[in-house]
Amino acid sequence: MEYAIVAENLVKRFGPIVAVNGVTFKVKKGERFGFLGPNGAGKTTTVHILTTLLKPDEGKALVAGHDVVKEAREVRKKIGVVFQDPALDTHLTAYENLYIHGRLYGLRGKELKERIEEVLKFFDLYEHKDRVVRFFSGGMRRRLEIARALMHRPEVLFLDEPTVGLDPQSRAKVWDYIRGVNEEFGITVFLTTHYMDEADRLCHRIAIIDRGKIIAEGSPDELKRMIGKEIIYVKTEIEPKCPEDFECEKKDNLLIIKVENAARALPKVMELLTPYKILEVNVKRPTLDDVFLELTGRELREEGADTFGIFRAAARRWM
Ligand SMILES: Nc1ncnc2c1ncn2[C@@H]1O[C@H](COP(=O)(O)OP(=O)(O)OP(=O)(O)O)[C@@H](O)[C@H]1O
Repeated sequence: MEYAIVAENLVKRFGPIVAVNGVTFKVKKGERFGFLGPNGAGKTTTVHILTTLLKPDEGKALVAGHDVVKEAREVRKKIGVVFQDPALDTHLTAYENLYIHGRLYGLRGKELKERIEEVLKFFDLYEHKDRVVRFFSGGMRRRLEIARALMHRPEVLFLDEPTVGLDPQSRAKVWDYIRGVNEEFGITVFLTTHYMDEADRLCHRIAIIDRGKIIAEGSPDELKRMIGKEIIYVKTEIEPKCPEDFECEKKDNLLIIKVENAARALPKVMELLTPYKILEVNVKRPTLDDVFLELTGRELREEGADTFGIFRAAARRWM
């Protein structure tokens, strides 16, 4: 089997709200695939369908080769899931949390002990194994949750907003572990995020989802190339002429030059501007934010995306 996930025309309604509206995509085995979109776009609902927690109203999905509705039990055996809301028992130690999860999946004895040690070591939590989770930082809890989801050696790992509420350093660390899980164990990773930098740095391929529909799909580079050009800004001392043969706009002493490849175009641009004293040069490459803006007319981060993150982080500190 070539694909870890196949989703065909998934639809999910909640009363009048169409949370997922005809979603179709495929995730190859061994891929890190990201669902990028603002809050309320339908990401969590899609994860819930793929992880057998919700039945779609229409459409079909296969995960690890099994139908999520007709073969839900088989699917559950082959997936690991980390949901948005923390699900650790904070009164128990890291070891105890893993132990209970392992037992629920039918592991016991030597095998259970070995698996616990393996994931604790992989996530650098071994020396904290006997500490009560209540005293763990947000980043350590996330790592433990991912570790727990891997106890039964799933083929596909689902992560719903894996770094929401974490500080930048902990986020980068969690990304490293996610990469490691994917590269060292060959586990397919499906993650949702509203952070474009997370999708950009972590995912081989991304589907951008908005209002229940996928509006673009591809590698981060492909998506950025879709909206085209890179921009060179040149500020000169006196008002310059636009260099010939370039797509160029002028705002007083600032030239805004659109090119396919800024690195290659720069020498020529500089040569054509030799009569002028250059004060500043800047290059802007499109980001996934620009892609979202181009496709929807709205900014990805506009919709209070981080407000919930702050609430969640606060909630976590109180636990
Ligand atoms: N159980 C439910 N009942 C009613 N409406 C729901 C339910 N679950 C989700 N929705 C609605 O469906 C839409 C999609 O929600 P979903 O949680 O899938 O989005 P999301 O992209 O994951 O955003 P978030 O990151 O905030 O969870 C939203 O309008 C949401 O309010």
